[in-house]
Amino acid sequence: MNIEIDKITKFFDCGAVLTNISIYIKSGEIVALLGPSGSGKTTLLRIIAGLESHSSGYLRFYGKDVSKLNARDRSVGFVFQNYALFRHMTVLDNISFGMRVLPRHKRPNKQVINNKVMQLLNMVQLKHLAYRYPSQLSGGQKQRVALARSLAIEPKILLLDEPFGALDVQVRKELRRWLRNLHHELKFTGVFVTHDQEEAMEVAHRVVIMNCGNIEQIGTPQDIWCMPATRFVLKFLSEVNCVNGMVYGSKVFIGPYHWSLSYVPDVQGEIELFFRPWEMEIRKEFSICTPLPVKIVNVNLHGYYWQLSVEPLGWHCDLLTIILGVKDVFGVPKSGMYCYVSGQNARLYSGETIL
Ligand SMILES: Nc1ncnc2c1ncn2[C@@H]1O[C@H](COP(=O)(O)OP(=O)(O)OP(=O)(O)O)[C@@H](O)[C@H]1O
Repeated sequence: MNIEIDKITKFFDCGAVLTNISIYIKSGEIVALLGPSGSGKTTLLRIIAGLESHSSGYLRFYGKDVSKLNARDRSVGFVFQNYALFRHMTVLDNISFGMRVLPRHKRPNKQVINNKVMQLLNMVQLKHLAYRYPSQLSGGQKQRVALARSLAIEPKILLLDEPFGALDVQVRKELRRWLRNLHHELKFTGVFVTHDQEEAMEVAHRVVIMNCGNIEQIGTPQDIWCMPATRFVLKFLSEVNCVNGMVYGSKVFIGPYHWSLSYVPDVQGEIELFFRPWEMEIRKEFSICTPLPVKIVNVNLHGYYWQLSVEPLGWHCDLLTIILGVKDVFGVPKSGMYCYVSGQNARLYSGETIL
């Protein structure tokens, strides 16, 4: 089932929380809504589910306008962060609940319900816990029951709101892989909300980056990571060092230091340069590739990589963070060492425009 979100805007009393949102989600695709708190992810998910109405725009499933359909009639499964299981029901009863409360003419008979529940219990690997109550399960087990319950009604669309948010890192990682495998088997269309970019990148075919009720970028995980469309996306995805500079012709100047680009940017004059910490090079000697003098002020070993804080010498910026593999660096870096860092891999921005 494909989903067409077409110029959707949503106003609450406080004003617009979604502005002109358009996303086309292909049948069988998993899309992650990723963004900071308050960016409108959950509101958009609730609109797709039919739990919230939109103020303007269109929402179509398979080309059919579903704006007026209530949540029950949209063939949508919903999984929340807090499991929302019925505490007084066993795992088995929780999973079968959706089928048992269908209107009589749609309700499968008992045998069909039992078979379906067994199949789902197998799928979520919880057959041995069928007669337990939610309070007797771990967080990861509860979330798998919640997923099985939402899949029991065979939704064409599965919506997940921070489904693994309350779980510890290891369990989250396992469930992500498990969800991808489950999707491989069932091929539902999935939309999930997350704060966690690693989760979005690992689970989703495409990621929608949201900010203040707007879309900053839609793309595959690789697009988003390698070609962040805006400064916001770049900063949201990872720590990044920022340096002010100037561009004249094909030359970039930072204080008294400069290097040449292989092209002449359209915009000239003041620019900002962004460096991801692991994209910076550091050497003991000056070279055209590493022209910026720095002093190492802090060194931390994190297992297989070094994290260095360096202070600019004779040019201006805040402390820079540099991450280097233990094998990439000259001997053991020490506080107080003088070095030179690279300017070659920077992303250049003028305002919001990438040069
Ligand atoms: N029922 C409501 N009434 C008024 N304002 C609301 C309502 N629900 C959400 N909002 C506001 O809409 C904005 C978007 O909220 P939403 O929950 O969609 O963001 P989010 O990106 O999912 O945030 P989080 O990651 O913290 O869950 C917020 O400013 C929020 O305060």
